[in-house]
Amino acid sequence: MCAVRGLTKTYPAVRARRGAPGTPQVRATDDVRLDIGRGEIFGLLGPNGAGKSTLVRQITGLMRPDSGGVEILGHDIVRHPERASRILAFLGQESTALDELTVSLAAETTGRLRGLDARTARAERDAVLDELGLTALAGRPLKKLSGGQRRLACVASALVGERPLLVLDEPTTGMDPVARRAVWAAVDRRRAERGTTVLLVTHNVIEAETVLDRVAVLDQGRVIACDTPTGLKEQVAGEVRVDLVWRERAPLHVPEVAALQERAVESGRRWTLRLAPDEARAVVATVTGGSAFAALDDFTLATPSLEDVYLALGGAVRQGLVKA
Ligand SMILES: Nc1ncnc2c1ncn2[C@@H]1O[C@H](COP(=O)(O)OP(=O)(O)OP(=O)(O)O)[C@@H](O)[C@H]1O
Repeated sequence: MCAVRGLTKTYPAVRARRGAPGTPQVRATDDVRLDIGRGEIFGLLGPNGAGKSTLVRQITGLMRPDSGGVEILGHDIVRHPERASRILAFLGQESTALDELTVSLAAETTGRLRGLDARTARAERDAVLDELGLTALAGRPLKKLSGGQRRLACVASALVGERPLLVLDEPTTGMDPVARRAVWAAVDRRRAERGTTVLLVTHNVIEAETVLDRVAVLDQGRVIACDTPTGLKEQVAGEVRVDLVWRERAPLHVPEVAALQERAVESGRRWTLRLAPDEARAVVATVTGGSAFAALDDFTLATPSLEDVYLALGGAVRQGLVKA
């Protein structure tokens, strides 16, 4: 369905001018290879600046790569970027082009631009607004909506006028749980009923874990892992995640606690540790007995989530354990 071959893009350095600092050159995507199958919900996951948006802009024909190729349904998108709009619907991070329109007109206009006749565009508009719970807001201009509502209206527009590939860059940013569910249900329905393929950029690993068939983890422009969420989790299988929440601060006077500090990821009063099961048992015994217990507010033990994999891979890259 979509084959990405060796996509590479370097943003050139900008020389410092009077008053404005220069920027070094950045290799935003570095020899990226992906194969996305028809009907797959495929995720791109990675930290800020990993190169996700640059990659989707190249895949959607909006940016020319320095080298490499993109083939979607047999079309060479690097050579013929104008063909992309007929094969795919792209929801970018910005909505400025639609901001002046009402929710209803934004959806209808997108349908018309995608070649629907007026009647079909109106029918699809009504169906999508209803599906996403936007009917009550249909007459409001996008610029007068809340951030989450505006994002939902942009998703609605992206869904009008069927395309075999949907490319969604952080579609649920700012949305409440009801809106998020409506989006995922709509995406899933298109895949189930029409075999739509979805390429999804996200930061939200928990969400990713529930909706994605496969995920590529990007770091510094490179794909450092690509597998099903379950497959990725097997990379940290055999480990247990231990979360310790201290009442005020960690009781570092307890030697066993002090010894744990360097392995813990600290976030406020919370320590998160990934440990072998017998180590985890020993930690629980330490913190639930003796003087450490008085300092403990809460603790949880859990099997690894995709978030743990993500953190483990990110950490490995920084320590040079995975070739970045
Ligand atoms: N127009 C540009 N000129 C120069 N450098 C850029 C430009 N756009 C992005 N970059 C740099 O390229 C790298 C990749 O950026 P990109 O926006 O693709 O990352 P991202 O993974 O989408 O990040 P985020 O999750 O924050 O949206 C970053 O280091 C960024 O600073």
